Amino acid sequence: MDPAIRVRGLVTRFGDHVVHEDLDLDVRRGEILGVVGGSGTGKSVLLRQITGLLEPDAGRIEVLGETVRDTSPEAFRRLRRRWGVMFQGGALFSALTVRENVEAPMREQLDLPDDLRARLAAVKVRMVGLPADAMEKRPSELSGGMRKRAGFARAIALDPEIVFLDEPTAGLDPIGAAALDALVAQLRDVLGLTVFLVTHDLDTLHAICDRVAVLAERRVLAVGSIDELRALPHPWIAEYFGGPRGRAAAGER
Ligand SMILES: Nc1ncnc2c1ncn2[C@@H]1O[C@H](COP(=O)(O)OP(=O)(O)OP(=O)(O)O)[C@@H](O)[C@H]1O
Repeated sequence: MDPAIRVRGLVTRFGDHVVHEDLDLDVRRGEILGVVGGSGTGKSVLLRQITGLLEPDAGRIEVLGETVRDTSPEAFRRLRRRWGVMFQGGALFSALTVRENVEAPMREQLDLPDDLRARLAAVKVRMVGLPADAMEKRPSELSGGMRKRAGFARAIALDPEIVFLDEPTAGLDPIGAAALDALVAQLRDVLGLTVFLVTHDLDTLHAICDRVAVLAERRVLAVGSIDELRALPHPWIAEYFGGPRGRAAAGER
């Protein structure tokens, strides 16, 4: 079966700064792929390019069999409906309530009567484990973990096939982070999602990722299960997974 996402020969430059050079990546349908790499290796930029927010300098990006950006605006609009994104920090509209935030993509993309839209938003809010009374609250009235859940509810508002999550557990306490990991895994199972997950959280990688892609040296240096990656001799990968935090996350001393 075709991969959900296929990236070939991606090049990204900002002035003289080369971020990606001939980067290739496949994301399989139905998998949770963790994307890791040192700070500034271009993980968030890659996410923005795959979702069509940023144009690469060269290369080809296909999502669900369609070429991103090479299509007509109408075809891109249809394609964009098939994924949802949760940006760092949840990135909710601060002036809107949780319900209005979750309704925002529906307003933009679907022509629905108000009451149906509100009921659909309520379903999404329940699916991410938020209490019903969170619906009419603004982001500033929620805890960090609840804001992430609200961001997740917005990301799944249009019943996407793929969700992109940018550091979903950043800033959460370990219990909140573990609960969010569990939610991602549960929704993947229930909804059959493909998940592209940028993270620095080693616990998340161990808990829910099927495979991990390592960005280094301006490309995807390796992709595989954590055990496969740990067997590689590359210094950054060895330090990342075999260092004290990597070993602790693997349940070793
Ligand atoms: N719009 C932009 N203009 C210029 N440089 C940019 C722009 N966006 C990103 N960069 C640069 O591209 C590089 C990759 O950025 P990116 O945010 O993707 O890194 P990252 O791997 O997500 O890092 P982190 O783990 O710290 O979030 C960085 O050096 C960043 O400064």
